[in-house]
Amino acid sequence: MPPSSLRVVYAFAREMHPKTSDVFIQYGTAGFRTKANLLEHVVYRMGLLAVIRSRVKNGRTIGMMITASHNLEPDNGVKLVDPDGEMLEQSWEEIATRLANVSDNDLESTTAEIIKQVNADMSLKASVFIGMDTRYTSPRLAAAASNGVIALKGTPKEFGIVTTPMLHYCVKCRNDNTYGTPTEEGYYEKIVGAFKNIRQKLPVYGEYNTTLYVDGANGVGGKKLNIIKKSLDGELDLHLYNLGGNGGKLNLNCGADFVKVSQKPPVGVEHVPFQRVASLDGDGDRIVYYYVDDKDNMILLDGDRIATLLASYVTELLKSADATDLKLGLVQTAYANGASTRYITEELKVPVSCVKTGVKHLHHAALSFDIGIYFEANGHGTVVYSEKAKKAINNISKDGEPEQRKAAQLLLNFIDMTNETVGDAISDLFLVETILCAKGINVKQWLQTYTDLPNRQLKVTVKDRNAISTTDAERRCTSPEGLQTRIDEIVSTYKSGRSFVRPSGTEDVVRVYAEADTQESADKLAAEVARAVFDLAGGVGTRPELPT
Ligand SMILES: CC(=O)N[C@H]1[C@@H](OP(=O)(O)O)O[C@H](CO)[C@@H](O)[C@@H]1O
Ligand SMILES: [Mg+2]
Repeated sequence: MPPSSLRVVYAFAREMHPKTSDVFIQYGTAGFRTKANLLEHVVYRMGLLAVIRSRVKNGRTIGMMITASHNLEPDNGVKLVDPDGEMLEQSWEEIATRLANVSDNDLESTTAEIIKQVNADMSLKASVFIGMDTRYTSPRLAAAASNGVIALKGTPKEFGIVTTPMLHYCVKCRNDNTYGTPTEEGYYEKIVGAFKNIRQKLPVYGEYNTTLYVDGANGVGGKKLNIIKKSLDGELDLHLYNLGGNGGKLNLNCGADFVKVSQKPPVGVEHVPFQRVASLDGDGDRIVYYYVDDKDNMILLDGDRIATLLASYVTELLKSADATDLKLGLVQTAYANGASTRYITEELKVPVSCVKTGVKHLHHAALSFDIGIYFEANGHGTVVYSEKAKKAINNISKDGEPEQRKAAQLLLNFIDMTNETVGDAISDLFLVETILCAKGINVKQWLQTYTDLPNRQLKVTVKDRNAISTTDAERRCTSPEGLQTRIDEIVSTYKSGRSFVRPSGTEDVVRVYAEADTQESADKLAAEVARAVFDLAGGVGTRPELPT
Protein backbone atom coordinates (compact mmCIF):
# COMPACT_ATOMS: atom_id res chain seq x y z
CA MET A 1 0.00 0.00 0.00
CA PRO A 2 1.58 3.35 -1.02
CA PRO A 3 2.37 5.75 1.86
CA SER A 4 0.09 8.42 0.36
CA SER A 5 -3.02 6.28 0.87
CA LEU A 6 -1.91 5.49 4.42
CA ARG A 7 -1.93 9.23 5.10
CA VAL A 8 -5.65 9.30 4.28
CA VAL A 9 -6.18 6.44 6.74
CA TYR A 10 -4.73 8.43 9.63
CA ALA A 11 -6.48 11.64 8.72
CA PHE A 12 -9.72 9.65 8.76
CA ALA A 13 -8.81 8.09 12.13
CA ARG A 14 -8.19 11.49 13.69
CA GLU A 15 -11.45 12.78 12.29
CA MET A 16 -13.77 9.85 12.92
CA HIS A 17 -12.27 7.83 15.77
CA PRO A 18 -10.01 10.19 17.70
CA LYS A 19 -8.27 9.14 20.88
CA THR A 20 -10.38 10.75 23.57
CA SER A 21 -8.63 9.66 26.72
CA ASP A 22 -5.13 9.38 28.09
CA VAL A 23 -5.98 6.46 30.35
CA PHE A 24 -3.55 3.63 29.58
CA ILE A 25 -5.37 0.56 28.33
CA GLN A 26 -3.95 -2.96 28.23
CA TYR A 27 -4.74 -6.09 26.21
CA GLY A 28 -5.62 -8.25 29.23
CA THR A 29 -6.93 -11.74 29.98
CA ALA A 30 -9.65 -11.29 27.38
CA GLY A 31 -8.62 -8.38 25.15
CA PHE A 32 -9.32 -4.71 25.89
CA ARG A 33 -12.14 -4.05 28.30
CA THR A 34 -13.29 -0.77 29.82
CA LYS A 35 -16.11 1.77 29.73
CA ALA A 36 -17.58 1.71 26.22
CA ASN A 37 -17.13 5.43 25.65
CA LEU A 38 -13.33 5.05 25.93
CA LEU A 39 -13.08 2.34 23.32
CA GLU A 40 -13.91 3.67 19.88
CA HIS A 41 -10.35 4.55 18.84
CA VAL A 42 -9.08 1.30 20.36
CA VAL A 43 -11.50 -0.76 18.28
CA TYR A 44 -10.67 1.19 15.10
CA ARG A 45 -6.99 0.54 15.69
CA MET A 46 -7.65 -3.14 16.34
CA GLY A 47 -9.33 -3.15 12.91
CA LEU A 48 -6.00 -1.95 11.49
CA LEU A 49 -4.12 -4.58 13.50
CA ALA A 50 -6.48 -7.38 12.44
CA VAL A 51 -5.65 -6.60 8.80
CA ILE A 52 -1.93 -6.70 9.54
CA ARG A 53 -2.36 -9.98 11.40
CA SER A 54 -4.39 -11.47 8.54
CA ARG A 55 -1.60 -10.58 6.11
CA VAL A 56 1.05 -12.07 8.38
CA LYS A 57 -1.07 -15.22 8.28
CA ASN A 58 -1.08 -15.18 4.48
CA GLY A 59 -4.54 -13.73 4.14
CA ARG A 60 -6.26 -16.18 6.49
CA THR A 61 -9.28 -14.73 8.28
CA ILE A 62 -8.92 -13.06 11.69
CA GLY A 63 -11.86 -12.46 14.06
CA MET A 64 -12.83 -9.39 16.08
CA MET A 65 -15.41 -9.73 18.83
CA ILE A 66 -16.98 -6.68 20.42
CA THR A 67 -18.00 -7.70 23.93
CA ALA A 68 -17.33 -7.23 27.62
CA SER A 69 -18.70 -10.68 28.40
CA HIS A 70 -19.98 -10.86 32.00
CA ASN A 71 -19.26 -7.19 32.82
CA LEU A 72 -22.15 -4.80 33.28
CA GLU A 73 -23.85 -2.95 30.41
CA PRO A 74 -21.78 0.30 30.42
CA ASP A 75 -18.58 -1.65 29.74
CA ASN A 76 -17.52 -3.02 26.41
CA GLY A 77 -14.43 -4.58 24.91
CA VAL A 78 -12.71 -6.03 21.90
CA LYS A 79 -10.66 -9.14 21.40
CA LEU A 80 -8.95 -10.63 18.39
CA VAL A 81 -9.36 -14.22 17.26
CA ASP A 82 -6.55 -16.06 15.48
CA PRO A 83 -7.09 -18.16 12.32
CA ASP A 84 -7.73 -21.48 14.03
CA GLY A 85 -10.37 -19.86 16.20
CA GLU A 86 -8.08 -19.52 19.20
CA MET A 87 -7.18 -16.39 21.18
CA LEU A 88 -4.69 -13.91 19.70
CA GLU A 89 -1.09 -15.15 19.96
CA GLN A 90 0.31 -13.85 23.22
CA SER A 91 3.33 -12.09 21.71
CA TRP A 92 0.91 -9.80 19.83
CA GLU A 93 -0.76 -8.57 23.01
CA GLU A 94 2.07 -6.12 23.59
CA ILE A 95 1.78 -4.92 19.97
CA ALA A 96 -1.96 -4.44 20.39
CA THR A 97 -1.40 -2.51 23.62
CA ARG A 98 1.17 -0.26 21.97
CA LEU A 99 -1.11 0.54 19.02
CA ALA A 100 -4.08 1.21 21.29
CA ASN A 101 -2.22 3.76 23.42
CA VAL A 102 -0.25 5.91 20.97
CA SER A 103 -1.45 9.45 20.30
CA ASP A 104 -3.35 10.18 17.10
CA ASN A 105 -0.24 11.97 15.83
CA ASP A 106 1.91 8.88 16.33
CA LEU A 107 -0.60 6.41 14.92
CA GLU A 108 0.85 6.55 11.42
CA SER A 109 4.48 5.97 12.43
CA THR A 110 3.58 3.30 14.98
CA THR A 111 1.51 1.37 12.45
CA ALA A 112 4.39 1.53 9.98
CA GLU A 113 6.78 0.29 12.69
CA ILE A 114 4.50 -2.62 13.52
CA ILE A 115 4.10 -3.58 9.86
CA LYS A 116 7.89 -3.68 9.63
CA GLN A 117 8.36 -5.49 12.92
CA VAL A 118 5.98 -8.33 12.04
CA ASN A 119 7.07 -8.37 8.42
CA ALA A 120 3.57 -8.04 6.96
CA ASP A 121 3.23 -8.11 3.20
CA MET A 122 0.72 -5.29 2.75
CA SER A 123 0.01 -6.27 -0.86
CA LEU A 124 -1.79 -9.44 0.26
CA LYS A 125 -5.54 -9.77 0.70
CA ALA A 126 -6.85 -9.57 4.27
CA SER A 127 -10.11 -10.81 5.73
CA VAL A 128 -11.66 -9.98 9.11
CA PHE A 129 -14.87 -11.41 10.63
CA ILE A 130 -16.57 -9.06 13.10
CA GLY A 131 -19.16 -10.07 15.69
CA MET A 132 -20.77 -8.22 18.59
CA ASP A 133 -22.82 -8.85 21.71
CA THR A 134 -26.16 -7.21 22.60
CA ARG A 135 -24.77 -4.09 24.32
CA TYR A 136 -26.28 -0.88 22.95
CA THR A 137 -22.75 0.45 22.39
CA SER A 138 -21.73 -2.54 20.29
CA PRO A 139 -23.04 -1.49 16.82
CA ARG A 140 -21.08 1.76 16.95
CA LEU A 141 -17.93 -0.09 17.96
CA ALA A 142 -18.45 -2.78 15.31
CA ALA A 143 -18.68 0.03 12.74
CA ALA A 144 -15.39 1.48 14.03
CA ALA A 145 -13.84 -1.99 13.68
CA SER A 146 -15.03 -2.24 10.07
CA ASN A 147 -13.67 1.23 9.34
CA GLY A 148 -10.28 0.16 10.63
CA VAL A 149 -10.30 -2.94 8.44
CA ILE A 150 -11.37 -1.02 5.35
CA ALA A 151 -8.77 1.68 6.03
CA LEU A 152 -5.95 -0.80 5.39
CA LYS A 153 -7.83 -2.31 2.45
CA GLY A 154 -8.90 -5.47 4.23
CA THR A 155 -12.32 -7.03 3.76
CA PRO A 156 -14.56 -6.95 6.82
CA LYS A 157 -17.55 -9.25 7.18
CA GLU A 158 -19.99 -8.29 9.90
CA PHE A 159 -21.91 -11.10 11.57
CA GLY A 160 -24.10 -8.80 13.67
CA ILE A 161 -25.10 -10.14 17.08
CA VAL A 162 -23.50 -13.52 17.74
CA THR A 163 -22.10 -15.29 20.78
CA THR A 164 -18.34 -15.06 21.17
CA PRO A 165 -17.90 -18.80 20.51
CA MET A 166 -19.99 -18.56 17.32
CA LEU A 167 -17.54 -16.01 15.97
CA HIS A 168 -14.56 -18.21 16.94
CA TYR A 169 -16.27 -21.12 15.19
CA CYS A 170 -16.92 -19.11 12.01
CA VAL A 171 -13.30 -17.93 11.86
CA LYS A 172 -12.07 -21.51 12.21
CA CYS A 173 -14.45 -22.79 9.50
CA ARG A 174 -13.50 -20.00 7.11
CA ASN A 175 -9.85 -21.07 7.39
CA ASP A 176 -10.47 -24.82 7.53
CA ASN A 177 -13.51 -25.91 5.57
CA THR A 178 -13.35 -29.45 6.96
CA TYR A 179 -14.55 -28.05 10.31
CA GLY A 180 -17.95 -26.78 9.11
CA THR A 181 -19.76 -23.92 7.42
CA PRO A 182 -18.76 -20.42 8.59
CA THR A 183 -22.26 -19.13 9.31
CA GLU A 184 -24.62 -19.01 12.26
CA GLU A 185 -26.77 -21.63 10.52
CA GLY A 186 -23.69 -23.80 9.96
CA TYR A 187 -23.02 -23.58 13.69
CA TYR A 188 -26.55 -24.74 14.56
CA GLU A 189 -26.32 -27.61 12.09
CA LYS A 190 -23.09 -28.84 13.63
CA ILE A 191 -23.90 -28.53 17.34
CA VAL A 192 -27.64 -29.12 17.41
CA GLY A 193 -27.45 -31.65 14.57
CA ALA A 194 -24.99 -33.76 16.58
CA PHE A 195 -27.17 -33.48 19.69
CA LYS A 196 -30.23 -34.72 17.82
CA ASN A 197 -28.22 -37.52 16.31
CA ILE A 198 -27.01 -38.70 19.67
CA ARG A 199 -30.48 -38.46 21.22
CA GLN A 200 -31.72 -40.97 18.64
CA LYS A 201 -29.06 -43.41 19.78
CA LEU A 202 -29.50 -42.73 23.50
CA PRO A 203 -33.17 -42.27 24.29
CA VAL A 204 -34.23 -40.62 27.54
CA TYR A 205 -34.24 -43.02 30.49
CA GLY A 206 -33.81 -43.30 34.25
CA GLU A 207 -33.99 -40.21 36.42
CA TYR A 208 -33.14 -37.80 33.60
CA ASN A 209 -35.92 -35.54 32.39
CA THR A 210 -35.84 -33.24 29.40
CA THR A 211 -36.97 -30.04 31.11
CA LEU A 212 -34.19 -27.49 31.40
CA TYR A 213 -34.53 -23.92 32.66
CA VAL A 214 -32.04 -21.38 31.33
CA ASP A 215 -30.89 -18.00 32.68
CA GLY A 216 -29.78 -16.08 29.57
CA ALA A 217 -28.14 -13.19 31.55
CA ASN A 218 -30.17 -10.82 29.33
CA GLY A 219 -27.47 -11.34 26.73
CA VAL A 220 -26.89 -13.02 23.40
CA GLY A 221 -26.75 -16.68 24.52
CA GLY A 222 -30.40 -16.85 25.57
CA LYS A 223 -31.49 -15.20 22.33
CA LYS A 224 -29.66 -17.84 20.31
CA LEU A 225 -31.15 -20.64 22.41
CA ASN A 226 -34.54 -19.17 21.59
CA ILE A 227 -33.77 -19.78 17.91
CA ILE A 228 -32.49 -23.29 18.64
CA LYS A 229 -35.55 -24.09 20.79
CA LYS A 230 -37.78 -23.88 17.72
CA SER A 231 -35.79 -26.60 16.01
CA LEU A 232 -35.83 -29.01 18.96
CA ASP A 233 -38.42 -31.72 18.68
CA GLY A 234 -39.01 -32.62 22.31
CA GLU A 235 -35.38 -33.73 22.67
CA LEU A 236 -35.01 -30.91 25.18
CA ASP A 237 -37.74 -28.78 26.68
CA LEU A 238 -36.10 -25.38 27.17
CA HIS A 239 -37.72 -22.80 29.46
CA LEU A 240 -35.85 -19.59 28.77
CA TYR A 241 -35.55 -16.66 31.21
CA ASN A 242 -33.61 -13.38 31.15
CA LEU A 243 -33.66 -13.02 27.39
CA GLY A 244 -33.31 -9.23 27.47
CA GLY A 245 -36.17 -6.81 26.98
CA ASN A 246 -38.81 -6.47 29.73
CA GLY A 247 -36.44 -4.20 31.64
CA GLY A 248 -33.91 -6.97 32.35
CA LYS A 249 -30.38 -5.56 32.38
CA LEU A 250 -27.41 -7.45 30.97
CA ASN A 251 -25.61 -9.50 33.67
CA LEU A 252 -27.28 -7.48 36.44
CA ASN A 253 -27.98 -9.89 39.32
CA CYS A 254 -28.13 -12.70 36.81
CA GLY A 255 -25.89 -14.75 34.56
CA ALA A 256 -23.13 -17.29 35.17
CA ASP A 257 -20.65 -14.92 36.82
CA PHE A 258 -23.23 -13.56 39.28
CA VAL A 259 -24.40 -17.07 40.20
CA LYS A 260 -20.85 -18.40 40.64
CA VAL A 261 -19.38 -15.49 42.58
CA SER A 262 -22.33 -14.49 44.76
CA GLN A 263 -23.45 -18.12 45.21
CA LYS A 264 -27.02 -16.87 44.83
CA PRO A 265 -29.70 -17.73 42.26
CA PRO A 266 -30.29 -15.07 39.60
CA VAL A 267 -33.25 -12.73 39.53
CA GLY A 268 -35.79 -13.29 36.79
CA VAL A 269 -35.84 -17.11 36.88
CA GLU A 270 -38.82 -19.01 38.26
CA HIS A 271 -37.67 -21.27 41.07
CA VAL A 272 -39.03 -24.79 41.17
CA PRO A 273 -37.36 -27.04 43.80
CA PHE A 274 -34.80 -29.44 42.28
CA GLN A 275 -35.33 -28.11 38.76
CA ARG A 276 -31.94 -27.87 37.06
CA VAL A 277 -31.11 -24.47 35.63
CA ALA A 278 -28.27 -23.54 33.27
CA SER A 279 -26.96 -20.02 33.72
CA LEU A 280 -25.08 -18.41 30.80
CA ASP A 281 -22.93 -15.30 30.76
CA GLY A 282 -23.46 -12.16 28.66
CA ASP A 283 -21.61 -13.31 25.53
CA GLY A 284 -22.49 -16.99 25.74
CA ASP A 285 -19.10 -18.49 26.44
CA ARG A 286 -19.63 -19.56 30.05
CA ILE A 287 -22.15 -21.85 31.68
CA VAL A 288 -22.81 -23.08 35.20
CA TYR A 289 -25.71 -25.18 36.45
CA TYR A 290 -27.60 -24.84 39.70
CA TYR A 291 -30.79 -25.87 41.43
CA VAL A 292 -32.69 -24.63 44.45
CA ASP A 293 -33.65 -27.31 46.99
CA ASP A 294 -36.87 -27.53 49.01
CA LYS A 295 -35.34 -25.31 51.73
CA ASP A 296 -34.48 -22.53 49.29
CA ASN A 297 -30.75 -23.29 49.32
CA MET A 298 -29.02 -22.83 46.02
CA ILE A 299 -26.74 -25.68 44.99
CA LEU A 300 -24.16 -24.78 42.37
CA LEU A 301 -22.72 -27.13 39.74
CA ASP A 302 -19.88 -25.08 38.34
CA GLY A 303 -17.22 -25.46 35.66
CA ASP A 304 -15.27 -28.00 37.74
CA ARG A 305 -18.40 -30.09 38.02
CA ILE A 306 -18.99 -29.92 34.25
CA ALA A 307 -15.35 -30.86 33.58
CA THR A 308 -15.58 -33.92 35.82
CA LEU A 309 -18.84 -35.00 34.19
CA LEU A 310 -17.23 -34.73 30.76
CA ALA A 311 -14.11 -36.58 31.91
CA SER A 312 -16.06 -39.45 33.41
CA TYR A 313 -18.22 -39.91 30.30
CA VAL A 314 -15.36 -39.67 27.80
CA THR A 315 -13.41 -42.18 29.93
CA GLU A 316 -16.38 -44.59 29.79
CA LEU A 317 -16.71 -44.25 26.03
CA LEU A 318 -12.97 -44.70 25.48
CA LYS A 319 -13.12 -47.90 27.55
CA SER A 320 -16.10 -49.24 25.62
CA ALA A 321 -14.42 -48.36 22.35
CA ASP A 322 -11.22 -50.05 23.57
CA ALA A 323 -9.33 -46.84 22.85
CA THR A 324 -7.73 -46.38 26.26
CA ASP A 325 -4.33 -45.84 24.69
CA LEU A 326 -5.57 -42.32 23.89
CA LYS A 327 -4.33 -40.04 26.63
CA LEU A 328 -7.12 -38.07 28.30
CA GLY A 329 -6.19 -35.14 30.53
CA LEU A 330 -7.86 -32.29 32.35
CA VAL A 331 -6.71 -28.70 32.80
CA GLN A 332 -7.83 -26.42 35.63
CA THR A 333 -6.73 -23.18 37.26
CA ALA A 334 -6.03 -22.35 40.90
CA TYR A 335 -9.74 -21.45 41.25
CA ALA A 336 -10.75 -25.10 40.80
CA ASN A 337 -12.31 -26.46 43.94
CA GLY A 338 -9.82 -28.68 45.79
CA ALA A 339 -12.48 -31.40 46.07
CA SER A 340 -12.84 -31.56 42.29
CA THR A 341 -9.09 -31.94 41.77
CA ARG A 342 -9.00 -34.76 44.33
CA TYR A 343 -11.95 -36.49 42.66
CA ILE A 344 -10.37 -36.29 39.21
CA THR A 345 -7.03 -37.69 40.27
CA GLU A 346 -8.13 -40.22 42.87
CA GLU A 347 -11.49 -41.45 41.55
CA LEU A 348 -11.42 -40.80 37.82
CA LYS A 349 -7.67 -41.38 37.66
CA VAL A 350 -7.29 -38.75 34.97
CA PRO A 351 -4.15 -36.56 35.01
CA VAL A 352 -4.74 -32.90 35.88
CA SER A 353 -2.60 -29.87 35.21
CA CYS A 354 -3.02 -26.43 36.75
CA VAL A 355 -2.29 -23.31 34.70
CA LYS A 356 -2.67 -19.54 34.98
CA THR A 357 -6.13 -17.95 34.73
CA GLY A 358 -7.33 -17.17 31.21
CA VAL A 359 -8.63 -19.49 28.56
CA LYS A 360 -5.60 -19.07 26.34
CA HIS A 361 -3.48 -20.81 28.99
CA LEU A 362 -5.95 -23.63 29.52
CA HIS A 363 -6.52 -24.19 25.82
CA HIS A 364 -2.81 -24.39 25.15
CA ALA A 365 -2.20 -26.89 27.96
CA ALA A 366 -5.15 -29.05 26.86
CA LEU A 367 -3.60 -29.46 23.40
CA SER A 368 -0.81 -31.55 24.95
CA PHE A 369 -3.24 -34.44 25.57
CA ASP A 370 -4.80 -36.69 22.90
CA ILE A 371 -8.10 -35.54 24.36
CA GLY A 372 -7.87 -32.47 26.58
CA ILE A 373 -10.72 -31.18 28.73
CA TYR A 374 -10.30 -27.72 30.18
CA PHE A 375 -12.55 -25.65 32.39
CA GLU A 376 -12.31 -22.60 34.57
CA ALA A 377 -14.37 -22.99 37.72
CA ASN A 378 -16.54 -20.12 36.46
CA GLY A 379 -17.85 -22.31 33.63
CA HIS A 380 -15.61 -21.42 30.70
CA GLY A 381 -14.27 -24.51 28.99
CA THR A 382 -14.45 -27.12 26.28
CA VAL A 383 -12.82 -30.30 25.00
CA VAL A 384 -10.10 -30.48 22.35
CA TYR A 385 -9.39 -33.66 20.39
CA SER A 386 -6.09 -34.23 18.58
CA GLU A 387 -5.98 -35.43 14.98
CA LYS A 388 -4.55 -38.69 16.32
CA ALA A 389 -7.61 -39.17 18.58
CA LYS A 390 -10.07 -38.30 15.81
CA LYS A 391 -8.43 -40.72 13.40
CA ALA A 392 -8.30 -43.56 15.93
CA ILE A 393 -11.93 -43.11 16.94
CA ASN A 394 -13.00 -42.88 13.32
CA ASN A 395 -11.20 -46.14 12.51
CA ILE A 396 -12.82 -47.96 15.42
CA SER A 397 -16.25 -46.64 14.38
CA LYS A 398 -15.78 -48.50 11.09
CA ASP A 399 -13.64 -51.54 11.90
CA GLY A 400 -14.20 -52.26 15.61
CA GLU A 401 -16.30 -54.98 17.24
CA PRO A 402 -20.03 -54.05 17.39
CA GLU A 403 -19.86 -52.66 20.97
CA GLN A 404 -16.67 -50.75 20.22
CA ARG A 405 -18.17 -49.35 17.03
CA LYS A 406 -21.20 -48.13 18.95
CA ALA A 407 -19.09 -46.29 21.53
CA ALA A 408 -16.82 -44.83 18.85
CA GLN A 409 -19.82 -43.55 16.89
CA LEU A 410 -21.16 -41.87 20.02
CA LEU A 411 -17.74 -40.30 20.53
CA LEU A 412 -17.80 -38.98 16.97
CA ASN A 413 -21.16 -37.32 17.60
CA PHE A 414 -19.77 -35.99 20.86
CA ILE A 415 -16.80 -34.48 19.03
CA ASP A 416 -19.19 -32.88 16.53
CA MET A 417 -21.24 -31.37 19.33
CA THR A 418 -18.13 -29.72 20.78
CA ASN A 419 -16.96 -26.26 19.79
CA GLU A 420 -13.26 -27.00 20.02
CA THR A 421 -12.17 -23.43 19.34
CA VAL A 422 -13.13 -21.99 22.74
CA GLY A 423 -15.42 -22.50 25.75
CA ASP A 424 -19.00 -22.32 24.50
CA ALA A 425 -22.08 -22.20 26.74
CA ILE A 426 -24.42 -23.55 24.06
CA SER A 427 -22.18 -26.43 23.01
CA ASP A 428 -21.42 -27.23 26.67
CA LEU A 429 -25.13 -27.20 27.49
CA PHE A 430 -25.79 -29.88 24.88
CA LEU A 431 -22.78 -31.90 26.03
CA VAL A 432 -23.97 -31.85 29.64
CA GLU A 433 -27.56 -32.71 28.71
CA THR A 434 -26.30 -35.60 26.60
CA ILE A 435 -24.26 -37.05 29.46
CA LEU A 436 -26.97 -36.64 32.10
CA CYS A 437 -29.33 -38.40 29.70
CA ALA A 438 -26.81 -41.14 28.84
CA LYS A 439 -26.20 -41.79 32.54
CA GLY A 440 -29.94 -41.52 33.30
CA ILE A 441 -29.26 -39.21 36.24
CA ASN A 442 -30.89 -36.13 37.71
CA VAL A 443 -29.15 -33.09 39.06
CA LYS A 444 -28.99 -34.41 42.64
CA GLN A 445 -27.27 -37.57 41.48
CA TRP A 446 -24.84 -35.50 39.45
CA LEU A 447 -23.97 -33.63 42.65
CA GLN A 448 -23.23 -36.82 44.54
CA THR A 449 -19.92 -37.50 42.78
CA TYR A 450 -18.01 -35.27 45.25
CA THR A 451 -18.68 -32.53 47.80
CA ASP A 452 -17.31 -29.07 47.05
CA LEU A 453 -15.19 -27.42 49.73
CA PRO A 454 -16.96 -24.23 50.83
CA ASN A 455 -15.24 -21.26 49.22
CA ARG A 456 -15.33 -17.49 48.91
CA GLN A 457 -14.00 -14.94 46.42
CA LEU A 458 -13.35 -11.31 47.36
CA LYS A 459 -11.89 -8.28 45.61
CA VAL A 460 -9.51 -5.75 47.13
CA THR A 461 -8.74 -2.38 45.56
CA VAL A 462 -5.10 -1.32 45.78
CA LYS A 463 -3.06 1.56 44.36
CA ASP A 464 -1.34 -0.61 41.78
CA ARG A 465 -2.53 -4.16 41.36
CA ASN A 466 0.64 -5.03 39.46
CA ALA A 467 2.47 -4.69 42.77
CA ILE A 468 1.36 -8.29 43.20
CA SER A 469 3.39 -10.86 41.23
CA THR A 470 2.69 -14.55 41.33
CA THR A 471 4.28 -17.89 40.52
CA ASP A 472 3.31 -21.58 40.49
CA ALA A 473 0.22 -21.05 38.28
CA GLU A 474 -0.74 -18.05 40.45
CA ARG A 475 -0.99 -20.14 43.60
CA ARG A 476 1.78 -18.23 45.39
CA CYS A 477 2.84 -14.61 45.28
CA THR A 478 6.41 -13.40 45.06
CA SER A 479 5.73 -9.73 45.77
CA PRO A 480 5.10 -7.57 47.72
CA GLU A 481 7.53 -8.86 50.24
CA GLY A 482 6.04 -10.63 53.22
CA LEU A 483 2.58 -11.17 51.74
CA GLN A 484 2.96 -14.87 50.93
CA THR A 485 4.44 -15.58 54.38
CA ARG A 486 1.49 -13.80 55.95
CA ILE A 487 -0.99 -15.78 53.79
CA ASP A 488 0.74 -19.05 54.75
CA GLU A 489 0.45 -18.17 58.44
CA ILE A 490 -3.24 -17.36 58.12
CA VAL A 491 -4.04 -20.46 56.02
CA SER A 492 -2.25 -22.77 58.49
CA THR A 493 -4.85 -21.96 61.15
CA TYR A 494 -7.76 -23.30 59.01
CA LYS A 495 -8.79 -26.91 58.49
CA SER A 496 -8.57 -27.83 54.77
CA GLY A 497 -7.63 -24.19 54.20
CA ARG A 498 -6.28 -22.91 50.88
CA SER A 499 -6.02 -19.35 49.70
CA PHE A 500 -4.24 -17.33 47.04
CA VAL A 501 -4.31 -13.81 45.62
CA ARG A 502 -3.65 -12.46 42.13
CA PRO A 503 -4.18 -9.24 40.18
CA SER A 504 -7.24 -9.46 37.92
CA GLY A 505 -6.61 -9.17 34.19
CA THR A 506 -10.05 -7.70 33.48
CA GLU A 507 -10.75 -5.40 36.44
CA ASP A 508 -8.63 -3.00 38.47
CA VAL A 509 -8.68 -5.19 41.58
CA VAL A 510 -6.76 -7.91 43.38
CA ARG A 511 -8.77 -11.14 43.62
CA VAL A 512 -8.73 -13.23 46.78
CA TYR A 513 -9.79 -16.88 46.76
CA ALA A 514 -10.22 -19.02 49.86
CA GLU A 515 -11.62 -22.44 50.65
CA ALA A 516 -11.94 -24.29 53.94
CA ASP A 517 -13.96 -27.01 55.66
CA THR A 518 -17.00 -24.80 56.45
CA GLN A 519 -18.55 -21.77 54.75
CA GLU A 520 -17.96 -19.72 57.88
CA SER A 521 -14.26 -20.56 57.84
CA ALA A 522 -13.94 -19.94 54.08
CA ASP A 523 -15.55 -16.50 54.54
CA LYS A 524 -13.29 -15.66 57.47
CA LEU A 525 -10.15 -16.94 55.74
CA ALA A 526 -10.95 -14.86 52.62
CA ALA A 527 -11.50 -11.77 54.75
CA GLU A 528 -8.26 -12.25 56.70
CA VAL A 529 -6.28 -12.68 53.51
CA ALA A 530 -8.03 -9.65 51.97
CA ARG A 531 -6.88 -7.60 54.96
CA ALA A 532 -3.32 -8.85 54.51
CA VAL A 533 -3.46 -7.72 50.85
CA PHE A 534 -4.86 -4.37 51.91
CA ASP A 535 -2.12 -3.88 54.52
CA LEU A 536 0.86 -5.12 52.52
CA ALA A 537 -0.04 -4.26 48.92
CA GLY A 538 -1.23 -0.66 49.23
CA GLY A 539 -4.97 -0.98 49.88
CA VAL A 540 -7.21 1.92 48.92
CA GLY A 541 -10.42 2.95 50.70
CA THR A 542 -11.81 1.01 53.63
CA ARG A 543 -9.89 -1.92 55.10
CA PRO A 544 -11.90 -5.13 54.44
CA GLU A 545 -14.07 -6.16 57.41
CA LEU A 546 -13.99 -9.53 59.08
CA PRO A 547 -17.37 -11.30 58.97
CA THR A 548 -19.34 -10.91 62.18
C1 LIG B 1 -11.64 -15.62 38.79
C2 LIG B 1 -12.25 -15.48 37.45
O1 LIG B 1 -13.36 -15.96 37.23
N1 LIG B 1 -11.54 -14.79 36.53
C3 LIG B 1 -12.02 -14.59 35.16
C4 LIG B 1 -11.76 -13.15 34.72
O2 LIG B 1 -10.37 -12.94 34.71
P1 LIG B 1 -9.57 -12.07 35.77
O3 LIG B 1 -8.18 -12.01 35.21
O4 LIG B 1 -9.67 -12.83 37.06
O5 LIG B 1 -10.29 -10.76 35.87
O6 LIG B 1 -12.26 -12.99 33.39
C5 LIG B 1 -11.59 -13.81 32.42
C6 LIG B 1 -12.15 -13.48 31.07
O7 LIG B 1 -13.51 -13.76 30.97
C7 LIG B 1 -11.76 -15.30 32.78
O8 LIG B 1 -11.03 -16.07 31.88
C8 LIG B 1 -11.29 -15.52 34.22
O9 LIG B 1 -11.54 -16.83 34.62
MG1 LIG C 1 -17.90 -14.50 28.53
